[in-house]
Amino acid sequence: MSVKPRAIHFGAGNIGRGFIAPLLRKSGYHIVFTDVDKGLIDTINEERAYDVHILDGDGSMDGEKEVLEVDHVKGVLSTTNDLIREIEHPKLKLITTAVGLPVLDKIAPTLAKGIKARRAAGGGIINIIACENAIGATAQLEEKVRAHLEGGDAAWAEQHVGFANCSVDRIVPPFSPEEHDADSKLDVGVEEFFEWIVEGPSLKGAKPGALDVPIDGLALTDNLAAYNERKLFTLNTGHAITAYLGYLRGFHTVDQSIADAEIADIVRGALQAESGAALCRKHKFKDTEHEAYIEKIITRFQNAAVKDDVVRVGRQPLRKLGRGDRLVGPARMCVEYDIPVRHLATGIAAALSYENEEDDQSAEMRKAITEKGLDKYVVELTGFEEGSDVHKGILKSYKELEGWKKA
Ligand SMILES: NC(=O)c1ccc[n+]([C@@H]2O[C@H](COP(=O)([O-])OP(=O)(O)OC[C@H]3O[C@@H](n4cnc5c(N)ncnc54)[C@H](O)[C@@H]3O)[C@@H](O)[C@H]2O)c1
Ligand SMILES: O=P(O)(O)OC[C@@H](O)[C@@H](O)[C@H](O)[C@H](O)CO
Repeated sequence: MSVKPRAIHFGAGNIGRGFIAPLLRKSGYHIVFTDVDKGLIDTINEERAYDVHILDGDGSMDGEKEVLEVDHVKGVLSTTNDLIREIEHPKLKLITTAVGLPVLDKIAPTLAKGIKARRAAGGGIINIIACENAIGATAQLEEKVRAHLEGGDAAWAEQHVGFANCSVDRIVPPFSPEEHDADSKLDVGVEEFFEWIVEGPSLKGAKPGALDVPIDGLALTDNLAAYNERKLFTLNTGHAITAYLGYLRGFHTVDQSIADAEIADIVRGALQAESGAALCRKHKFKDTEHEAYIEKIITRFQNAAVKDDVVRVGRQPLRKLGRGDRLVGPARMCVEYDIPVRHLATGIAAALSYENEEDDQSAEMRKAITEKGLDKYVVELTGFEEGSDVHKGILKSYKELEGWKKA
């Protein structure tokens, strides 16, 4: 008898449609997208399939190497009881999310309601994996879900719901169907590269530490912390620095920004001698392998077919300036190992210089700098003491970058 497993994916956006769903579909899962966007859900239910365009610039089709179909998809609005019925479904095996870190708060009560309903319906084991750019995103979601469960429901969830952290890596920019002569507005453009690494020991199922229906392209590890930090403090660190410096120079895309020799030098400096050195010390990555990992990432930034907007990559600067996130996180790790952080300080200063009225966090940050003063605000955000080398480095770079704005 065929298994026909089902998966629910929260967030039918770029990474959901362009990365998670194609891998799940290829491995035989039926995908139920859930989203707050009614228009998007209606379109999914009308079309039931879409194409993923692999943008790697060396193919015959205008920057496209290949087009892959994702079929048998459906959608349910995340605000309706249809979603709870989907969570109850006996064939449901997996729930994934890619909604943005701050949205985990909003979906947690719904997940808890779904878990209670699943228990009441006599349902079996499911696993939940939050595919967000953060260290321990699923653990954060688990805590929020558990806050809505008590008594027998909490005990049932303990036995039947696996919460596994992951590291998720594929550049999926906003896609223009018109530019690519695409059939559907559900179509999505992605780079060819992908990496999805999941914390095996947290998964529940017939075989402990594995998914009952394995996903082709998903790697399991019992050392997720190392891969999570490697990805966030390399790819996302470099991406953010490239985007913020590029924005200051007036570039629109990541490939344009990284083509600027001065920006590329700062990014390499931050990734090689700083975050890279700290990551190799902490996680014992081999220097040569880590060097190759960095160079591959720079090549990915150079992919002109992806046309990734610096405004997307720079979105929500205050989240990106969080103490455990891609800029301050590696700088703090460097300080622990006595590694100087000149280039990371420039990256932090570039994020602080980000001035985009359409980004609420940029506006909030600009207001805070004016009201509190940069010195104090840097201490508040980063935790680096006033007058420390890093603090001084950030202030010095911030002043220097004012020249970039005028240029
Ligand atoms: N795009 C990438 O290159 C990439 C790569 C790796 C990881 N990520 C991470 O994936 C997450 C999503 O990023 P994205 O680029 O796909 O964003 P996106 O904006 O394209 O997609 C997010 C989707 O979530 C939906 N959503 C918002 N609130 C919701 C709610 N309460 N319930 C259900 N759906 C809701 C939105 O309507 C949207 O469709 C982020 O955490 C991001 O850091 C993105
Ligand atoms: O999604 P964010 O806002 O955390 O970060 C923006 C980009 O750096 C990010 O989406 C990358 O494209 C992605 O992490 C690649 O794997």
